[in-house]
Amino acid sequence: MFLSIEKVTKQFKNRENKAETVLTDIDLQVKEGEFVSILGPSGCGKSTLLSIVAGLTPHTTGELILQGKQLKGPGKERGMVFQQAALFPWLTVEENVMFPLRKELSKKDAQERAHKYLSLVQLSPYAKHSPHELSGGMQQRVSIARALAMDPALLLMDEPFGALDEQTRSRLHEVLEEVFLETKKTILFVTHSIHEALKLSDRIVVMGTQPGRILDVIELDFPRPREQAREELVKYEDRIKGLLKSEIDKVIEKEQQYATSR
Ligand SMILES: Nc1ncnc2c1ncn2[C@@H]1O[C@H](COP(=O)(O)OP(=O)(O)OP(=O)(O)O)[C@@H](O)[C@H]1O
Repeated sequence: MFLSIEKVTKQFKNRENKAETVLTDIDLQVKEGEFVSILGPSGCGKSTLLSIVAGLTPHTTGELILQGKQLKGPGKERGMVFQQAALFPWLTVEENVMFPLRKELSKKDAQERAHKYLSLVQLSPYAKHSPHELSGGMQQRVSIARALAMDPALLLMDEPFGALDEQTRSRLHEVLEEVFLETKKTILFVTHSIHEALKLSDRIVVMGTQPGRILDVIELDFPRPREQAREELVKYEDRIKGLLKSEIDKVIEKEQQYATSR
């Protein structure tokens, strides 16, 4: 298996310094070249899980194996894209993409690689621009190019389009779909949006809360682009909404109990 997440749990210390379980028994197998979305209510541990896979947050128990190797700490086989593009404002677009490559490649090779990925996200004409001259959506495309230019085996994306308006988001879906089909990268993608997950993924991992755990894994065996399968997707949408509704009801109930106990 390309990526194996086995019985992973995570505990954080809460404000009273007591261990609180935020992820329990996370088991997930990801095949090479798969696009897997992680969907769930706020606070169910999506970002924590992605951060554990990235090696940025240590897990408490369990194992993570990528391409046969146990994961411990960060590594260049994993690239990360966050909600905020976080580009260096004093560097050009091209220099931002080249920046992480400069340790390993000559300037000429780094520039060639940067151009290849800027072209893939359709930003070649903006290579010499400053990040502040670009819209939020374009900046996020630069950060995708920067992550891909390192040629990671696994691309991790944490709500990458969460801060963008609906139209820009749609445009970015098209760009990401093209990147996915072109590079055949394995992608683990965290999102709040059912539509986004249905549009982009091969499988959707639906998570529940208190503690964060996997409720269901839904396989979407439809040809891309997904717009053509709109009617079939509605059935999946209803199923996911049903799963999430009972989770959100539980959160509301717990909040009410907490409020009345004070
Ligand atoms: N460093 C930390 N210390 C203590 N608790 C944390 C820490 N990071 C996350 N948590 C807790 O872990 C739980 C899961 O948080 P996480 O951000 O992973 O959820 P999420 O599903 O990504 O939420 P959202 O969709 O709102 O971003 C939350 O209850 C959060 O308060």
